[in-house]
Amino acid sequence: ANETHFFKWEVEYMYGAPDCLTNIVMGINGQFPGPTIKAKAGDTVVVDLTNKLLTEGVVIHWHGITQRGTPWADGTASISQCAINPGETFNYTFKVDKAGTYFYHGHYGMQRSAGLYGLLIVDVEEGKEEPFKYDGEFSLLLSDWWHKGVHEQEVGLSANPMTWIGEPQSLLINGKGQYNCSLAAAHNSGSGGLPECNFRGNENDTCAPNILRVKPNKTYRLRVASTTALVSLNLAVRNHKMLMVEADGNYLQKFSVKDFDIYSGETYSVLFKTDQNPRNNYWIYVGVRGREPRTPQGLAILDYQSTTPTKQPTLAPKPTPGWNDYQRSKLFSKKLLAHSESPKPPANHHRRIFLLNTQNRINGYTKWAINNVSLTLPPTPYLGSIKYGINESFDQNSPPDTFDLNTYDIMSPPSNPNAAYGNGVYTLELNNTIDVILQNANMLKAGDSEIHPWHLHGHDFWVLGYGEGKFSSEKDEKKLNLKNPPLRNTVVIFPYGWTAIRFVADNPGVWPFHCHIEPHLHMGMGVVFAEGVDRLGDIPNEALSCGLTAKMLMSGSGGKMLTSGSGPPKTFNPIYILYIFIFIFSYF
Ligand SMILES: O=C1O[C@H]([C@@H](O)CO)C(O)=C1O
Repeated sequence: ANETHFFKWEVEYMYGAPDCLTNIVMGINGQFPGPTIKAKAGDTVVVDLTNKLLTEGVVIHWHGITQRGTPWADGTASISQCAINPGETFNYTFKVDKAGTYFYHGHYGMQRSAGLYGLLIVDVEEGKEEPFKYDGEFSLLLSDWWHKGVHEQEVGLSANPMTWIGEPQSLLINGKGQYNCSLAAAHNSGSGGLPECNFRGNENDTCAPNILRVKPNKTYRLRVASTTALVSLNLAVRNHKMLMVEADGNYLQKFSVKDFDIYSGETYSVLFKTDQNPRNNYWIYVGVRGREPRTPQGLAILDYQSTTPTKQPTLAPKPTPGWNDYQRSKLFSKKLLAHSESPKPPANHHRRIFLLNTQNRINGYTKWAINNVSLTLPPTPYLGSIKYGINESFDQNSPPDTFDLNTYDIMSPPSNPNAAYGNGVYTLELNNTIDVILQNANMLKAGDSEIHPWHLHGHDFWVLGYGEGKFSSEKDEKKLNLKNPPLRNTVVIFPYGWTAIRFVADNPGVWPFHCHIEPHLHMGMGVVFAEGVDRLGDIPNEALSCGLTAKMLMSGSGGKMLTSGSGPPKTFNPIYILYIFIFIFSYF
């Protein structure tokens, strides 16, 4: 039977020491990371989210949940809803329709970087089976952590000249890292512990590595989700091979690895056997890839429980594979294929959109742009503007479906670096099959192109292929995989390369598609897809009561009021009685 899970959450800034250095983190009900939600496929999740921040709005996005029929619960500020004001409560009610490993996170400003995130685990329905078996499971939520607060980060990114956020100070596993402490430093050449570091190797310390307590000769499922703000990661368990079985809530054709890459916005499940010497414990470790690392590895401990308290592993973590060994990264990504029972993509597309990713400037400000348009979000949520036809609330010119494929030189800095701001929306025909070719290019600096993990809301997509250089319809079309492409909600584009995806626009709503590197989104790296919004029934007024929709709703001329006490202004005014009297008495 399907269940409904109710939660009452309060979001606040609080003191925390994720890497043993006291700092400010975003917490939910006093916890960082936020509580893990567990449900079964088909269940309903209800979260009453109260904003306890003193001076800013908040929203939460349920990453990987398609929000069919509830697009206003997608939790994207200015897109699916108004940011929740301090002191107010917003009700997120949505169905989790597919088993898998998911997470949730802030989607307003850079609140994900500030620590607003947690896990969302969806089990299979009772009586159903997954295409693999295991004896127990653990979940690891991966993130990166800066000592500089997010407000300072945001101001720096938005300034002219831009101050880049730099590399993270720590990598966190389930919210715990060890900043420059002897433990991590011992395995990463560099300085010894700093005086600020309070980690003394005690497993009860707030930042002590997470301990996964296992029994020998069993099979465990490890669920891993990356909510990093910036870095790409590689995860390994010393001496243990892993079997890749799930990606972003979809089953994979299984394959064995010694380590695997995980980009921001992705989730994986792997199986491993506890078949090593049970008298030892083993490090689980993550390190930075795709950017020149300046951050020590993040650690957790696989504990075979031969001693109490937990013994430190004897074998050091291995070095993370070379950060710029993209050949290695591509080999791994190309091994990810769909399980044989996974849905197949339609054979043809109705529309193909090319999205060129460039770093640009607008009036001297550093931005990211897609087909030369740098995304800025309007104050009125798109969902309401489109549903009620309030055209003046955003630019009605759709951004271009392509860039100059023939002449644009992706290997060099943009010849004209100037981009334009835009908040245009791609309107997709309901039920059309859409292809997107994400095209990477050189940044502003010559000889440099970076990784971007792109995440789509409201849908899974098939990853049809990756390639080098500029996508060519003649050469690359026939290389696309229509046989067993993996279904995902996040996919990477490699430096100077392209990635092709396909999805069916069958979910009425307004859905962002963006780079999951949070500072990049902040700098405009995203687009918005709108489909079938006219098909939506009543959208809860709470979602749209800001900007021009608020004005409209408050005047009582649209939408159904769902909250008692906040109905349209009353048209009966006691002053009318006086007018009637004046009218009557005027006869005398
Ligand atoms: O957007 C970015 O800016 C910096 C760099 O290009 C300028 O410092 C970087 O690495 C990014 O990803």
